[in-house]
Amino acid sequence: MSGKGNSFRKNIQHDTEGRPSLRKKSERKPRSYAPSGSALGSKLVKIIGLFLLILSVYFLIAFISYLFTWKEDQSYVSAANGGWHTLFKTREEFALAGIEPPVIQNWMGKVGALLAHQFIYKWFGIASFIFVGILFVIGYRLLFKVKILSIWKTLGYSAFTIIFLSLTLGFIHGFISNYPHFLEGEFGFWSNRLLAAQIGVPGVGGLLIFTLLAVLIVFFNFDFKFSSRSGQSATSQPLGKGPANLSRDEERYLHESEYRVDPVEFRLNKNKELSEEEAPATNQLKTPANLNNDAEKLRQNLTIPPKSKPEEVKDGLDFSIERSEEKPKNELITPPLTVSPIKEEKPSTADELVEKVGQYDPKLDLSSYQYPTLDLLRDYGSGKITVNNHELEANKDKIVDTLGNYNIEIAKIKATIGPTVTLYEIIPKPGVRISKIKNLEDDIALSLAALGIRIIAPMPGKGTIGIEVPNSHPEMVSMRSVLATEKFQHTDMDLPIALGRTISNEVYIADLAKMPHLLVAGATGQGKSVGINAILTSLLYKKHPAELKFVLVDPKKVELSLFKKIERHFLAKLPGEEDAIITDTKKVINTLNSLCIEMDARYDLLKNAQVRNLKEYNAKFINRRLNPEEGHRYLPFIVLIVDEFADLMMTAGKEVETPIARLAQLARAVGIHLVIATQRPSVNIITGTIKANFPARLAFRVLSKVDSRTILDSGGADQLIGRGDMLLATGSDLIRIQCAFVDTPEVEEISDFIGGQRGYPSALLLPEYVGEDGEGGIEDFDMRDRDPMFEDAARLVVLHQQGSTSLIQRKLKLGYNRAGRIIDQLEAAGIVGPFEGSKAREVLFPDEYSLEQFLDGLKKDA
Ligand SMILES: Nc1ncnc2c1ncn2[C@@H]1O[C@H](COP(=O)(O)OP(=O)(O)OP(=O)(O)O)[C@@H](O)[C@H]1O
Repeated sequence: MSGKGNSFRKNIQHDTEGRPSLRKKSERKPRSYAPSGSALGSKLVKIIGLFLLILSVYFLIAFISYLFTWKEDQSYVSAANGGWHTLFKTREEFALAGIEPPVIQNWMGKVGALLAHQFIYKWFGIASFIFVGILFVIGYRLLFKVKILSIWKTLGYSAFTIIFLSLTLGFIHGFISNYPHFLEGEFGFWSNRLLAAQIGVPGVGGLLIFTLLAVLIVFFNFDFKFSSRSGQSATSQPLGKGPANLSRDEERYLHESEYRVDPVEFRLNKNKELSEEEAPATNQLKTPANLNNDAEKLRQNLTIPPKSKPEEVKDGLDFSIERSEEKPKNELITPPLTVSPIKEEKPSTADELVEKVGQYDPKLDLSSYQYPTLDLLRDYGSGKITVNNHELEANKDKIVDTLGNYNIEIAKIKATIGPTVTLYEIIPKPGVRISKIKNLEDDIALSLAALGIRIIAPMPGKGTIGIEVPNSHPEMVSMRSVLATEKFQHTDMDLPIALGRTISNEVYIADLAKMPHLLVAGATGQGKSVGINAILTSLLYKKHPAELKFVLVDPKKVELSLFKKIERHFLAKLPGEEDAIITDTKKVINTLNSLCIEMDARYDLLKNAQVRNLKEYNAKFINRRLNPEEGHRYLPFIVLIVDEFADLMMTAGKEVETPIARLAQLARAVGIHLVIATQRPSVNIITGTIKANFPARLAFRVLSKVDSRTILDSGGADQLIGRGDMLLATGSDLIRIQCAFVDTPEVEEISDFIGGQRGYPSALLLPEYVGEDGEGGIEDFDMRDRDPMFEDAARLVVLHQQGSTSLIQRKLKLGYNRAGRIIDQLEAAGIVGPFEGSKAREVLFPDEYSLEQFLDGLKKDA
């Protein structure tokens, strides 16, 4: 079966809210220019097309020749000799008039010379060359039935350009010469004279400039703003402060909907001849330039009868548009209003405190912190989708043909174009078994000669079968284009991660806090590290250092090293560690266990505060309803990122698996989230325990179906095309996303930008953890390295008989981290007992006398 009988239908399937939109068939104006249905008509169209093509070539040569031969042909074509009438004059007549037989130099003879003279000299000057283009475009379209440009657009643009060019050249040339010239033609010359007499020469100049700018505004929405890079303010403003600070590009991204590509629907109708006028127009991609036009057209074409019920819609599209009908005012019955007196409650102590000193501001320590700006990121790709009509139609035909070869008939086919793949959704004719289509995956891939064909049969919740075909020119999705969207800027998610763009070119933003943990897997070189960088970048663009801390584990040692510069802002580490980025397996185990301790401590805090999660806890703390003297503190989110989990599992196995599983099971409510990446998605790495606790999984391309099953519990990841093409499984859903691309230099610039600002004195210190062999714990502590305030703190806790960090913090006016370090040293020295969750530690010295003796002993040792 050939695709000859199939025609496209202009039909934007969904409006911006995803509702199907209506265009009645009857409303479509017949656009066909051939006598429909007649073979003769079709032949005639072809002949006309051929003629126009040849004519365009004739014009071209005649016009070019005119530029060289106009002087020689002047006497022949001039009005004095009769102009066009010279065509019909005989030699005798010329002789009688005393004129020598005309000598024609134009390469296209008498007619060529006369035509060129008419168009170029008499009319529009060299702008007349545009006529050649018009003839060519129309001729080509009629002959080959291939649309180069829309005819009406071509005519419109050309008419304007011809007149404008002729006038402008005439205007300029008017300063040099007082006679018409072939540059502008007589039209350009005399029009200028006429206009100059009315509004003066400066007036004509102004009019021309105005016309040019007006046209730029109408067609290109030109907005006369200078690039944001030249302006200081735009670059130094933090993200998230509203669109006013954004450059033109960024504003463009803000209107994310402009980039969404609506599906293209193909209509399968074997009996109908392919309507050429209709076909290409329907297939137009929704690039930013034509989207507005289309939306406008749609609005004009969408006429909905005021009270139409769904069954009244004649073309059978089964949807209804809900309208909220306002009731006439006089039907409203206004019940009498009784206002109960407002009870005045006495403000609680917390309210009084808030009234007096305001809410607690966790960002106060770094109040001058500037969020990274968008200009640190680069723009890759054009931001436009470049699947052309031929590719779309050819793929459609191949799919239809292949299925046709197996006697599978299709009722409808629709294409949705994404940055890297196009989704063809087909509805088979009744009676076709879905498994039959699924089995043809390889055959369709073969016929399309493309890697990475994925068949989704059936599409969940859609009642169609999806065939994803990679685009021949995939579009790179830059991180900048994703972060600049309104969707990201105004998101109210707790931990928004901008992953990239979906198949319908929509920006996909997930909330890590809700996921609540993410498993990332994919073969080497398929974009995993870029993905992790994208996650980190999104969070860095949205969060203040007070709100978020990262624990970075990088056994490969090089992948996350760029983030070292933000240690004092965003990283957390074990006390006493030099590097915040953990590369050693032993230290990873300590860190994971330390995170477990932090988790337990946070749960205790939550329990004492009688709240259920971190958000409620922090809200209570901000409103000063929790007393810092009781150990309460503002709790930042902690995101643990492990770049190569396989390596850890190989070297430490259960020692790593157990704390990870514990964290994954419990840490969600206390704001600890895990992102774990691996390039070896085998079952001994992604074990059952791990899998069970990571409902959100991100798969880049893997090499086998088995690997795909290990990650996603289904195939699909083996059919991706790499370079950031990924599948995100969130429980039941499987979404194909093109990962946003952020390059290493960009990450470096972001780290420099943040690292260059004032930070905290050190990274956030996680609780101490004593390993089984004591390594890395407080027993390692050397008494000679004790804090200068150690003795004062010891006296304080013994005096109060209360081993609490907040006591030391308050009385000695120290920061939380330092007080925490001192209490650990006191524990190591045997002055206080071990950590007991939210309770204060036990003090092991009953009075100051025994303590002084002990301290003297310490001094002597040192
Ligand atoms: N989202 C993307 N868009 C375009 N190209 C990408 C994208 N992600 C990755 N690539 C390309 O793929 C290359 C490899 O990516 P990346 O380094 O992230 O792979 P990887 O899976 O981390 O590999 P490895 O496991 O060996 O570190 C990049 O250098 C880049 O050229």
